[in-house]
Parts: sequence; C-alpha cells; structure tokens
Amino acid sequence: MRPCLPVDRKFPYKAYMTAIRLDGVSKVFDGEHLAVDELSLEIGDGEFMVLLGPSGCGKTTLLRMIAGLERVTSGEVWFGRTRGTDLAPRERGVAMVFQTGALYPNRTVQENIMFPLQIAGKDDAEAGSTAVGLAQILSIESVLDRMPWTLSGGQRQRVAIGRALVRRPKVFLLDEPLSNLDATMRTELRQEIGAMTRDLNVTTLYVTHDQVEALTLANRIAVMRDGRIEDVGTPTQVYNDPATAFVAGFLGTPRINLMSATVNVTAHHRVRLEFGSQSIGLDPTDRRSLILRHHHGAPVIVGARSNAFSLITTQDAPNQLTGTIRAFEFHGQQSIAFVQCGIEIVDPDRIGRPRPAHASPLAEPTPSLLGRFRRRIGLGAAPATPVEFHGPSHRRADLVVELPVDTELQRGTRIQLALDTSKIHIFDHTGHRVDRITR
Ligand SMILES: Nc1ncnc2c1ncn2[C@@H]1O[C@H](COP(=O)(O)OP(=O)(O)OP(=O)(O)O)[C@@H](O)[C@H]1O
Repeated sequence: MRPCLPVDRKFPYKAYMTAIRLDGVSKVFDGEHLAVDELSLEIGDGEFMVLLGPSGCGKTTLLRMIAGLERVTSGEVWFGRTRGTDLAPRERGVAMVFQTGALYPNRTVQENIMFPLQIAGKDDAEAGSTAVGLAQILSIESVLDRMPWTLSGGQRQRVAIGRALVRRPKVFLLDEPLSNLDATMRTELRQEIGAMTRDLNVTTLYVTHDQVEALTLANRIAVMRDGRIEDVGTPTQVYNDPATAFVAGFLGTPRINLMSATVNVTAHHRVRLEFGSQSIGLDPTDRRSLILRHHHGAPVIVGARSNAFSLITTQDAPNQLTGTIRAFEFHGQQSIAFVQCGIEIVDPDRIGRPRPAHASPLAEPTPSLLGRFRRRIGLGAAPATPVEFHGPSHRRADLVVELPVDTELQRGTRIQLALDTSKIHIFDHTGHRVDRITR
C-alpha cells in the first residue's frame, strides 16, 4: 500500500501572485526543542489562510518567524520576490494582532489607532481622520475618546485590529484573536474580520485551534501537527478529502469515527473490511477496492462521519453493522446515538506519532522530530530520551451516529446501521489516506 503524502500538491492559487513563501522553515529553541520542522507553504496575494492545529504544534512560532519576531533556524521566508528571512520586523510590511490586543495604556482609542501613522510621519489631522474612518468600520466610533482599560475584551480587540490595519500592511497576521471573547462576540467579530480583510484585500494568516473559525473564515486551511503541515486545501477539501486520519479527526463535530479494520480479499478480488466479528464490502468498481485488493491482511483505518450511517430495519441490507444503543444526545436538529458495536476505535491524536520503545520490538521506531532535525543538520541522533507514552491508539469504543430527532429508540435497543461506503475514507495504519488524489 502506498500512502499518499501531502507533499507535492499543486498550489491552487497560482493565478495570483504569491505573497508569502515559506521554504523549508525550521525553528529549534535552545538547540534542542524543534517547534517547526522544515515547513513549506505558499500564501497567495490577498488570500485568507488559516493555520489550524492543536496547542503546541508550532502555529505561533511560525507566525512570529513571518513577522520577524523570531529568527528562523533554517529555511527561507519570502515576501513576493523579496527574501525576507533576515529583514527587520518593520521592513516586512507585516502587522500582527495577538490573543489579547496589547494597546498603549496611556493613549485613548483614537490615539492608539492613529499612532502608527504618526510615527510614519503623517500629520495629526490626516492620521486622526483615518482612525475615525477605521473606527466606524470596526463599530468602535463611540469609544474613540475612551482609555483602553475602560473597554470590553471585544472592543480592545477591535482597537488592536484597527491599529494593525491603519498602515495598510501587505500581510496581516492574527494569533487567536478571538480566544478571550465570549461566544456571541466571537461570532460577530469573526464575521467582521472576514469582511474587512476581504474589503482591504490584505493577505491574511490567521492562527487558531478552533475548527469553526477555520472553516468559516479561510480561503484555505493549513492543518499543522508537531511542527509540520499535514494538509492544505479549501475548507471543503480538507473536510471532505482529508489527507490523514489526524486531519479527519481534527475537523468536524461530532468527531469522525475511525474504525480499526483488516483488509480481507475474497474470491474474484472482492474486498471486505473486517471489524472483528462484523464487516463491510467495497464495490468492485470502487477505486479503494482496486488499491486494496493487493493488500490482503493489511491493517487499515476506516473513517466514517456520524452521517455516513443510517438506521435500517431489514436484516439483509449490504454493509450493515449491528450494535446496542448506549446513550442518546439531543442536539436540536438531530440526535446523536452512541452505539456499542464491539469495534476498535482509533484515536487520531495517537496515529502517526512516535511509538513507545516497548510497544513493538519489531517495529521500526519513528525518529523523533528532534532526531530527524539533528540528522539533517549533521549532528547525529539526539541523546536517547524515553518517548512519551500517550496511551493506546486503539480501544473498544462507541460508534457515534447521527439519527433523526424523531427516532423513538431507547437505551439498550439493538439496532442495524447501514454504512454508506461512498462516504467513508480509508487510511493506512500510519494514518495516511490510501486513495488520495493529489490536489
Ligand atoms: N521561546 C521558546 N522557548 C522554548 N520553547 C518554545 C518557545 N516558544 C515556543 N516553544 C515551544 O515550541 C512549541 C510550539 O509552540 P507554539 O507556541 O508555536 O505552539 P502553538 O501551536 O501556537 O500553541 P498554542 O495554540 O497553545 O498557542 C511548543 O512545544 C512550545 O513549548
């Protein structure tokens, strides 16, 4: 089986000029902590790119390297055709907004917004009227004379955004700007950030670990994990056609069901996916079937979102799984059922991660991030450190299945579920899709 790695995907915005290009960028802190690992990415002029990933995967570090607040350890940063790797922050045409918009505490809102123009040499009248115009767009014109400490969190972020955009930067970087706001304010400001950046046509890189922000704001999403990019694409591409089990697990609520299976090739090259005592068959014309028919016995991971299942009453429908309802949750538009089917469920956060040395004496250990980096820069392997053991990657757990709200079923009821194989993704045991078409 040949995993399709997301490495040489065509950049779909080639028609536009590239605003930012990261060329094999790495960051090692204190000579031993690899935070960003040979990362390459292109962001088109005027594009809104979201960097999405779990805490600690290197998003902020990457943003700070683009802003020039952090030196790259290796690799290059380009702004258009200008090599930006060694440029000072102020020479990069970049503006950045942080989690908590840091404002000048002794200046009013208007003075905060107009300050970057004043230091750029604009006269006070012009700077003032530009600040007022921006404040109107940001709905903070009523607080122009107030001091920062009298503002709400949402207002403070709006001022920080105004101050960042007032000089019309070429590149706008936002680091989790909504994370300290309540849900209503988050939704409101999220929509305004989207509208403003579109109107100003500014190239934007937006860091978040919130999948809703990523899916709603982005032209394209880059999903990061352990200092690398696992997938890049439009929101629909990464949601519907994820490169890895980790990406599939990171996007979507409820989380996708990732079921551990074994390929069973029967007579006439028919492919079945066995989940212990239950199994489903792939249509012989299914592309995945053509790939898997040469891999009898291979372990795979079958990804099925909660809406890939439907409740059936007949016993002889193809591709059915049987289970017992353990719990129900009412979600307004639909109910979510937790169904015990005796199937091993895979934890996407563990798949593709270094394994503990004692996990399998035969397994080739995956080199650690730092080990790989040290070898690349000629330092040899890092001193042996025990690999952190995160717990098992597979466990028996419930299938999470979407049912119509009017379904009248009780806990403990035995049910049959039909699984729509056109809606499943199949990953190899390392978590890479077996049937990925290069975008
Ligand atoms: N100055 C530093 N010195 C040492 N290690 C650092 C430093 N800054 C970041 N790191 C480490 O680098 C890794 C990436 O951190 P980073 O802040 O970029 O992640 P992140 O994806 O932005 O996380 P979060 O979403 O929690 O902000 C983490 O393991 C972090 O502990």
